[in-house]
Amino acid sequence: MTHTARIAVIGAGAWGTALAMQAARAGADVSLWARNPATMSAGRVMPRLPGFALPPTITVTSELPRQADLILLACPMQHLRATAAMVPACAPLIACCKGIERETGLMPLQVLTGLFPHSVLGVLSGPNFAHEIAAGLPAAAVLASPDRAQARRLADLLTTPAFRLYASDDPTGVQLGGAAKNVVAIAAGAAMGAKLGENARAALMTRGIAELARLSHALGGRPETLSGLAGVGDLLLTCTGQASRNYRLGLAIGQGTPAPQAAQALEGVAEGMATAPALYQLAQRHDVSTPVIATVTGLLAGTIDMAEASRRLLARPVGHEFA
Ligand SMILES: NC(=O)c1ccc[n+]([C@@H]2O[C@H](COP(=O)([O-])OP(=O)(O)OC[C@H]3O[C@@H](n4cnc5c(N)ncnc54)[C@H](O)[C@@H]3O)[C@@H](O)[C@H]2O)c1
Ligand SMILES: O=P(O)(O)OC[C@H](O)CO
Repeated sequence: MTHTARIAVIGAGAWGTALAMQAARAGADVSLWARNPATMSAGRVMPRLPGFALPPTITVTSELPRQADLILLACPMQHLRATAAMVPACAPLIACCKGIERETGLMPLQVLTGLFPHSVLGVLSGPNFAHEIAAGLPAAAVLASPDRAQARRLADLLTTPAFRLYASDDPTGVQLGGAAKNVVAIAAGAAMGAKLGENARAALMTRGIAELARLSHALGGRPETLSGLAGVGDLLLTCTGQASRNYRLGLAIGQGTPAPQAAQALEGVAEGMATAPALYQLAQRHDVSTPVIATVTGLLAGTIDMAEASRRLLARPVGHEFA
């Protein structure tokens, strides 16, 4: 008899809820930990996923898992440390958030490694809007862990024909891709909001990828990861998909709304807001030039406006493309 995998999802935001639905589709026994489980019951529309009812196969709970085969941490990046610290080390843990911890400059796996030095750990990332995963539409993502065989084994627990979860042993490249794409999406949205044109957006996306490549190289990520789902794949989706909260944040800033008000008006978290300054500091520590990330950091902090942002980027010397 084959064992039914027990998957615990921690965090009932849009992504945690969608991942719980995907895990149930993959045949797992799924529990979804919510900070406020009273708002979620079978058949009822889910708070962070309007238009979707909670399937009866998912158990919503306020009890943290004591036994599981896999734990998916799907809270926002800035709450990963506090959320993970509550979870018993009873199973492999996968961080499903995208970003850099503001106070420490650490990536999700580094945060988890500090808390769970003896556990199997990984990250999940890729071009995935939660509402599309919830609807069962075709998509692909990457599960990365330092151990390639573990990555494949854990990815198999969530894979279905419509959700193709590739394995990777380059968590650094995967995490930098997920963090940087949100910052570049703010730049892309701002360019569109300020009516700078599609050419400007394409240029920002491409130069954003160049920044990501330099940073990843400095931190030991592999170049091919950046051309994969968690790199270019997610950057394309987030810089062009109107559903992206980071893109919409940038759009509002480009239209003249100050960043704090624009962020407050959003439904849900825009990870680029806290990650931009953290990524910029990380780049500075490694002596990596990241003008797009620096400009977004200035826009978000309110130290420059859209006109100055545009002026600064356009005033940069034009050298060799891959210098
Ligand atoms: N929504 C998506 O399409 C999507 C897709 C892939 C990855 N992600 C990533 O998943 C992560 C979570 O995003 P989301 O879209 O599910 O969030 P969300 O915007 O839907 O909701 C935010 C969640 O954070 C929780 N929260 C608020 N304060 C908290 C605290 N102090 N401690 C712990 N949790 C707290 C809220 O209860 C809520 O569940 C982010 O890193 C995001 O980049 C999101
Ligand atoms: O809505 P965003 O900008 O947080 O993007 C959601 C996902 O990360 C897209 O892959």
